[in-house]
Amino acid sequence: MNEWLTIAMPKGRIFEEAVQLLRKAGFPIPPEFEESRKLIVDAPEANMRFILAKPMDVPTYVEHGVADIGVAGKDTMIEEERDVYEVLDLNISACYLAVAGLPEYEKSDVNPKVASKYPNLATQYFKQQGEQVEIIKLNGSIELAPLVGLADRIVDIVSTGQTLKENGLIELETIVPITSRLIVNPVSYRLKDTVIDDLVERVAQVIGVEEQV
Ligand SMILES: Nc1ncnc2c1ncn2[C@@H]1O[C@H](COP(=O)(O)OP(=O)(O)OP(=O)(O)O)[C@@H](O)[C@H]1O
Ligand SMILES: O=P(O)(O)OC[C@H]1O[C@H](OP(=O)(O)OP(=O)(O)O)[C@H](O)[C@@H]1O
Repeated sequence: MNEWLTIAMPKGRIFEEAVQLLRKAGFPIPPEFEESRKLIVDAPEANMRFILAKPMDVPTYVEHGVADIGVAGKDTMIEEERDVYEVLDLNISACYLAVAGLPEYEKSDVNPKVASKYPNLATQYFKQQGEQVEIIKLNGSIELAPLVGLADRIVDIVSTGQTLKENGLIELETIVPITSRLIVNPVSYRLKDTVIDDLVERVAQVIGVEEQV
């Protein structure tokens, strides 16, 4: 089995945790691998090429087939709705999405504004809640928006809760728990089914074993 797989993932915590999982699954990925600043890194002995993208772009690379598989946060999958198979919950890079605001926040009927890096997800969520809001798309530092009066509330990732705390914000509603998923391009799955099935099985076994410990 010597077919190469191209794997897209973000370069931060997901890369670190996913590479650990792959190593545990027996794929020989060199020890110094995580230190590189390159955007394309090869692990020839594992027949793997990694392409390192922005988190929100990972499902796009996989949908277009320039990566056979990817590791993407469920947050990006909900936001992007890309045409890819989600084959495994890797249970890494756990966090959750929440609505947050200032402690003195009170729901008002007049055109409430919500800032988020996840405009589609936020729109879906408030629609389900039967609340009409104006979504303001930002690209980062979302917690700033209510502090300066750009928005009344935010929809953002919470992990330790430190960012909310340090900026004097409180969580108002929990939306959904988030973990990273292994995603697959449908055409790659047909053409490289043996090698992809092998990878999925080996990683699933590692996760299974870890869960029992
Ligand atoms: N505290 C957190 N902040 C952001 N993302 C988190 C956090 N905890 C877990 N995640 C998950 O990790 C994903 C981001 O992946 P990662 O941190 O590897 O990307 P990155 O390339 O470092 O991101 P950035 O563009 O923010 O530098 C998110 O989509 C989410 O699913
Ligand atoms: O609950 P915590 O552990 O504090 O983590 C949550 C924070 O981390 C993320 O931001 P990130 O560091 O990715 O920067 P960004 O604001 O530029 O997106 C997220 O958007 C929150 O701001």
